[in-house]
Amino acid sequence: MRFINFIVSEVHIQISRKTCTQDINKWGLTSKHPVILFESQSCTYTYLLADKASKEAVIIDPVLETLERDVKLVQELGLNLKVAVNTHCHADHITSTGLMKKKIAGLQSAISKHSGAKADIQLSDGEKITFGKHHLTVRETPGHTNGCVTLVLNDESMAFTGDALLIRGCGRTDFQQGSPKRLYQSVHERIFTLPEDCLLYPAHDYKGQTATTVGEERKHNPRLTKNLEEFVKIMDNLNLPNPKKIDVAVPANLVCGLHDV
Ligand SMILES: N[C@@H](CCC(=O)N[C@@H](CSS)C(=O)NCC(=O)O)C(=O)O
Repeated sequence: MRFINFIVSEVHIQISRKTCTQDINKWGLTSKHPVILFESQSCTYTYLLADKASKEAVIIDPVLETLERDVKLVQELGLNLKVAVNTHCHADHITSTGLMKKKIAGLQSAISKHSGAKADIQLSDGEKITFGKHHLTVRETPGHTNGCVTLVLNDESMAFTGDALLIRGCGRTDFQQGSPKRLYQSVHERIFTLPEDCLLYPAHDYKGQTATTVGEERKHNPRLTKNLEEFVKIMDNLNLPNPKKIDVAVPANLVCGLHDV
């Protein structure tokens, strides 16, 4: 088992991809960091954030395959899950937000108004998603898709970057209105301008890493430390195969995952 240890708000946390729910859940409502959930087929991270006093909560990028696990966890923790947000219209997996709404009364789905997808809340730049005394502020960070957003916690101690910025990487730009130039601008102007020690939580990781910081990525990201011209060349030559589920995932996610499941 591989563990990554780091300190957040004076609490020593151990996170591993295999045991993160068990290890982290006991901290979920008592210290300042998200509950980190992992879906292993698509290597997607789902994040659950809750306000200790009111128990109001927000879930970010939940996946269809892990719907039951996530709903059970919300119920076990006694949370009032208010909003299920997608950081963008995913191409590699189907979101569970549509079906989650059927299982959790009062839950609203949210996605960027530029995504072309249906949801209860069409997010705009600067909009706030409130849970108890906390909120996430929407920062539009297009480039991987037109409708990509980064969600920043009110005190800027953490941000959820979706596929705009991955750990030592970034989202591909070869489909779904992808643009390396826009992505470069988004990351440099809207993510790298956050505080150095702001924790960054991506939507995916393919190497077993869990979180990074603005300072680390500004220094060590092999793509985004390059100049714009070099970055565009790298992105135009990634030659990645299309995600296996792209043909079902994109149409499904345009209706919040409510396709013929
Ligand atoms: N093999 C996976 C898809 C992997 C992939 O393309 N990941 C995307 C994010 S999901 S659209 C990406 O942007 N990757 C960037 C990179 O540098 O790897 C599958 O078949 O689903």
